[in-house]
Amino acid sequence: MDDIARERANSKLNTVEITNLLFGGEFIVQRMGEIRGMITSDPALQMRGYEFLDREDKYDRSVKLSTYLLKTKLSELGINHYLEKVQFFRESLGTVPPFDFTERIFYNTVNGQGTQEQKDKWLPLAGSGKILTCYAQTELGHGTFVRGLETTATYDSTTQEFIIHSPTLTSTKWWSGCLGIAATHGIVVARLITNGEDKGTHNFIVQLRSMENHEPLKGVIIGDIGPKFGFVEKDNGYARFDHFRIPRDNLLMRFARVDPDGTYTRRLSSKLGYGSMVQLRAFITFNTFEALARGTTIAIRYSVVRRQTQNRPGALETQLLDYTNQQFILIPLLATTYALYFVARRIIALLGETQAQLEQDNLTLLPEMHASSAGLKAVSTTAVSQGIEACRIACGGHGYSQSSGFPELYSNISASMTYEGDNNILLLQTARYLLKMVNELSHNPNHPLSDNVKYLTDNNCIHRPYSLIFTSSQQQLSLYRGMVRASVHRAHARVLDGEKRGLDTFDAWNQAAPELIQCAEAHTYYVIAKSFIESLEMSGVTNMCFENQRIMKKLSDIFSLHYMLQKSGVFIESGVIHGSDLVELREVLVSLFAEIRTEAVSLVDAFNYPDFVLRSVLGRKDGDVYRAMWDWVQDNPRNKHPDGVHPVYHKYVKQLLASKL
Ligand SMILES: CCCCCCCCCC/C=C\CCCCC/C=C/C(=O)SCCNC(=O)CCNC(=O)[C@H](O)C(C)(C)COP(=O)(O)OP(=O)(O)OC[C@H]1O[C@@H](n2cnc3c(N)ncnc32)[C@H](O)[C@@H]1OP(=O)(O)O
Ligand SMILES: Cc1cc2nc3c(=O)[nH]c(=O)nc-3n(C[C@H](O)[C@H](O)[C@H](O)COP(=O)(O)OP(=O)(O)OC[C@H]3O[C@@H](n4cnc5c(N)ncnc54)[C@H](O)[C@@H]3O)c2cc1C
Repeated sequence: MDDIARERANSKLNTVEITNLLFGGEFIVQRMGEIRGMITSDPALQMRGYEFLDREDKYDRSVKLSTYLLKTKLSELGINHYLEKVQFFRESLGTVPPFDFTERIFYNTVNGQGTQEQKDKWLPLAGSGKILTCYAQTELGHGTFVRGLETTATYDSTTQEFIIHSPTLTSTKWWSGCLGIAATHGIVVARLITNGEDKGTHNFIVQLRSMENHEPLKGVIIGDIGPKFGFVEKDNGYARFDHFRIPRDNLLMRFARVDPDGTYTRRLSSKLGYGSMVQLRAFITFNTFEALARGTTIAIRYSVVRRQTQNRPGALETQLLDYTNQQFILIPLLATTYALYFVARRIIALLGETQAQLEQDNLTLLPEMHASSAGLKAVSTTAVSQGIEACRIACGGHGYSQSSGFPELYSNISASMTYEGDNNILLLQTARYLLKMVNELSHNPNHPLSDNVKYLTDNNCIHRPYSLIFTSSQQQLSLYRGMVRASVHRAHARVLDGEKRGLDTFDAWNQAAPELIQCAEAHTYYVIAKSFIESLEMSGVTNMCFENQRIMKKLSDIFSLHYMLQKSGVFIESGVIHGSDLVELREVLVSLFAEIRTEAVSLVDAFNYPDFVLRSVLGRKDGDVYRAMWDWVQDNPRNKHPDGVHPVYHKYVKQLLASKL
């Protein structure tokens, strides 16, 4: 039996049960399998040789296939449900789609910010691909500081139009995906000016290109911003507007409207205009689960197939995953993947509740939703970007080849630390919320608190437990509560201290940024650890077999304890553990790793990625990695010159070699 088959044979887990839990049940998993069958049986959708294409050829391929899917394939195969379309698109293209289809930012913005009339008009067009869309908020000069955007939308009551204009170079829209080449329409975020008053940024639907010949409309200058760190083929673009007119009712008017005479009214909060960012941040957390699931699948499968160094005479070389150093890297990442799954479900559920409240004009959950989605987006994208790079390094030299799948996985996920809000900025938003709660409590000790910040008034968690049991979930939560509570108070004290020293509000806040970011990160790790522990009690988990439940608990322990070890300084500084506890903490982790070691392959198998989706020679399900590497390099055009001589020889090298010294 080969190594990977033996791993599976030795596993006691019921992998199918875990897959069903992760993807929403047996029926959905079966349907996912059917869709995968549809993709693999279509010769037009094969990815072979993809890595050797250049930027233009990759873009051509993705547009060609997307058009084919939208026009022919989806209806032919009866794929109508949005999530099925997303799966079909993502897995058949094998790369990020060329149209704003799976991100759906335009669609979600209209859905969240538009009136019923606007939704009726635009959603069917955007949802069917009859118009191609983008979301143009960021400008050359401003991304983070949304209130500083410069593009103007000035209302002209004589024609009942808005005039969209880019008054400066820095007001040029920049970065928007699909804007460079494909989009016919976009959400353009611009300052609304009516009756001479600037009402701040609002969302407008702007047609960018002709529906007849796709030329940019007069008054719109569009282009592609060029190759990037990742998202190689994607047409992230720029746009400038020269007094470009759009109808009045292209302002999304659910929360802010301009009447024909120019009268402006706003409902509820100006922050509702930021709704699409909040929504996407929640979904990005789910996306990080998927990305790390891919990374750990590749690295763990490879680590049981790859043997390196004969450590005992006559014995086989050791499997990489039997090295404790390899376990210290990969097993916490495996635990993190599961942790992110559970917390992503929660934040998406909270999003649903917030949206349902909003339907009743109730904004109670909005601050918590904003703070939690910002923190989770930041923590998850940073953890996963660093985690995927760690997986790549754990695969040695072969991890660096495009054939491993890591370069594309890493370069794309690393962008998520920036898009939808730079991660430091988002953590500062979470910190702002936490400090606001501390201030509220100082005025009113009975101020209502959401479950995730109740630690602020919990006096039971502030000392080290007399008898410390690291594997007790309740103790883990208590240690986290004490640590986060102390971190939040430290950050708060630092801001107050600045103010006492005479600093103005900005300087007092700015000099406290390291503490603020630290407490927001700590709070978010607590939220993730808590959600993992609480999820162990939910029916999806408690219905699983004993062994699955036992291993889920171990993964939850690893997630909580590994962060505790990494950030032991903060836990010690907060007084909830002592430096002398670290020996035991490390020992507990090592023994937990040993337990997960034997189930690691099953735990990544449960993510259910077939080879054609994973696109990694190292992560192959059958473990036949060296054969796959050999086959992959045979597709390299550089190896396809019949005489084995590359044209550069005839162009340059021949003369060099012929020249005398
Ligand atoms: C089922 C469907 C599955 C589909 C799968 C989808 C998977 C998705 C995976 C995607 C994968 C690949 C695709 C890649 C696509 C990339 C697309 C990228 C798009 C973009 O990047 S769009 C541009 C995004 N830009 C930003 O995020 C900018 C960041 N800046 C800001 O958010 C804000 O300006 C700010 C928050 C930093 C500051 O705003 P400001 O107005 O100055 O506010 P403050 O003064 O700081 O605070 C004032 C109060 O307002 C509260 N606040 C702030 N923001 C919000 C908010 N969004 N909501 C609610 N409340 C908010 C803040 O808390 C303050 O409140 P307080 O006064 O303290 O009470
Ligand atoms: C792949 C990709 C796709 C994108 N897609 C889109 C899209 O479709 N539509 C769109 O509109 N935008 C898009 N963007 C833009 C993206 O949203 C912005 O780049 C992002 O919001 C960060 O803004 P910025 O680039 O202005 O960074 P900056 O704000 O210039 O940040 C640079 C650095 O300064 C720090 N900094 C900035 N302000 C502060 C502050 N107030 N306090 C403390 N530190 C600060 C940040 O932490 C960061 O480290 C995309 C970006 C990428 C990379």
